[in-house]
Amino acid sequence: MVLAVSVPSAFETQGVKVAIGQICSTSSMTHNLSQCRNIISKAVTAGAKAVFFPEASDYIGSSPSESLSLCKPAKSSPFLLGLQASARKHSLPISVGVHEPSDDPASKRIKNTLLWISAKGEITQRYQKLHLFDLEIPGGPSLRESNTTEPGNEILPPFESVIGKIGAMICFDLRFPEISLSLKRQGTDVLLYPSAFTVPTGQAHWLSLLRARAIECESFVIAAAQVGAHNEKRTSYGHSIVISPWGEVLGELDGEKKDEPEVLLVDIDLEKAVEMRKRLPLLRRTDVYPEV
Ligand SMILES: O=C(O)CNC(=O)[C@H](CS)NC(=O)CCC(=O)C(=O)O
Repeated sequence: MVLAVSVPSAFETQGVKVAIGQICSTSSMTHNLSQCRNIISKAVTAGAKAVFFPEASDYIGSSPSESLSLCKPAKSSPFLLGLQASARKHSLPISVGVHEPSDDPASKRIKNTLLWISAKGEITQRYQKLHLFDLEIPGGPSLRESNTTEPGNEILPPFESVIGKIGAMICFDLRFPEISLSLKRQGTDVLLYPSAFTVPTGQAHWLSLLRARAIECESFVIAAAQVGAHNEKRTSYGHSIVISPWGEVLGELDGEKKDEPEVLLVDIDLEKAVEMRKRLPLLRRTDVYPEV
């Protein structure tokens, strides 16, 4: 698809290089870890200072029961332990979406989380997906995330990184601007939307929603996405993308699953966001409507 952006480019390619990994997770954690390692080595070779992986990078099960049975606590997840070792080895922070068990041992549901692994290999931030995705398309995908997943109950305050303050969200959260606006009010520079979008909703809404969030929050958007057929029943839209605070697409991948997992390299120049917020101040009328 050709994207027409009829604005002068306010954003030069300077700043900190980051890598966005596009993978196709299956129910094999070993296979998924090796896809991530492949991307990490490409990122390291290119000189990237952080790597971003999609939602549910650890696995995508072929049924709700498989999804529940594959779930492991971070401490004993071979997938996460492997990624932490890579982060440590390369001194490279990693953002990754995974599944984690509920805090309630009696619960039949799991958590959908985004973890920030520091350059020392430690999990230093954790966001639990607030909005759960239930979808019914006649003749198309039918998904009930709320059956297997328990929703989080809080917005994670933005945290410092090599590319500025990061605001974490996951996939379907993209449809709720309240959460990104709250993160913006708290000083976020970069909005993360690690995702596994369906093909029909991706075709209809992905790019428009992501550009809207970048523009209205005057923030960078980094959306690492799952791509291709995970199993017989489930296919993801792909189109991993990075968008500037001006709404420009700084880089994007397509929706085709390749033989090798793909990496998108983009320079994030935080100064440009700071400059834009000065030139185009978005002062809210919280005397008229509530602050979020
Ligand atoms: O199932 C897992 O293991 C991981 N979770 C997901 O893939 C989730 C729930 S099914 N997918 C989405 O939220 C897609 C949202 C979407 O496509 C939209 O908002 O249009």
